[in-house]
Amino acid sequence: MRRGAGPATVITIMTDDKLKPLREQIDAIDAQILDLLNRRARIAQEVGHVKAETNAPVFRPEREAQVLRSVAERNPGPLLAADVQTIFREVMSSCRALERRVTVAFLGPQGTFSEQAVFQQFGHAVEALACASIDEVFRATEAGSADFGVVPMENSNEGAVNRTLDLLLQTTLSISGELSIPVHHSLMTASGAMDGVQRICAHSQALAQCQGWLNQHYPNIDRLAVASNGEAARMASQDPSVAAIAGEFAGQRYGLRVVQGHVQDDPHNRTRFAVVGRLQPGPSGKDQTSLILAVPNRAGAVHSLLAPLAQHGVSMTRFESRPARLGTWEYYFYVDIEGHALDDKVAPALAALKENAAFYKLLGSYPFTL
Ligand SMILES: O=C(O)C(=O)C[C@]1(C(=O)O)C=C[C@@H](O)C=C1
Repeated sequence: MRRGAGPATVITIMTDDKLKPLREQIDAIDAQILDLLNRRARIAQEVGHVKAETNAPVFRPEREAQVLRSVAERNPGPLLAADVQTIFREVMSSCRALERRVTVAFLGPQGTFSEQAVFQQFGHAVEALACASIDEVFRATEAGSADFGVVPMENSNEGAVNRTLDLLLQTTLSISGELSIPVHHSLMTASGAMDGVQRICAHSQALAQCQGWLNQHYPNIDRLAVASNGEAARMASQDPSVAAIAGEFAGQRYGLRVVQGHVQDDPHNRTRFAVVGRLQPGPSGKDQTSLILAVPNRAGAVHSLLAPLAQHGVSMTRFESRPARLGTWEYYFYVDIEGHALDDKVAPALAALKENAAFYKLLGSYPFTL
């Protein structure tokens, strides 16, 4: 035994002796993984040269979806399929960045769930561009300052994000992807305690989602709605009288400590995001198509509008209405259907919808990932 070594050190030394051969095996495998990763990366560089010759898009969501589905299906374990997908998403992100690093605009500041959605969809090897509003995300992407934009569409508690729906109606961009992330809120401060806290800050939606918990635990502390949860976290990092409600991702960004995790009233709270861009992905084998429709204001019009879907055996997965406000029609309908616009069943169904509708806008077809 080494002089001065306590029992814990002795255990570590004994364990290390047993671990040595196992760690040598891990080292040997890591060397192989590293070699394979770089072989993969060199091929991605070749793909990049081919794409550059024809000015083809670097990001191919349909191909990435196929790779992720395939590794999950072929995964023999013990690694979890979802964890294997996370690893491969980052591998593809890094390979893609060797071709070109894509810029993705999102509703900032850093640390919001929108930023988390960017990394979930594109991996971390991207340029994430924080924008001040949803309008700004669309503008930056339309103007070409960003290749893609990630915008919130709907929260499972609070419903549709109306500004996004309205901008989808006007934009020249397409939807090229969709994803959903769990929204878990934490109460956080710089110190990890609530002493001296006079205000609890968060985005109004987050305050609403935690209302029951706050009423029960901190009924006497003022609540202040701010531009985003990320902004609340930034404020809390600089002011000990402020506590923030935000995701832990935001807390980590601003060095906050968790006073209490999972303070949202609904444990299943989720937000769905759309990826918008100029790209129109090809079929991936399992896709979804989004469109906006309107019908003349007469009885039975909606029913007959949607009849072609049933006739062609196409399932509708979402149906949302928005008042048209200025137009001649009463409502715009935001409809999602299963399949790609180029699929054999879907193409004739869309043609018939277009024929019947007073207004028709195809927002895009993209891989189904939810
Ligand atoms: O297959 C391609 O088109 C590639 O560029 C390769 C690759 C990958 O790493 O697998 C990278 C980026 C694309 O979005 C899709 C896949």
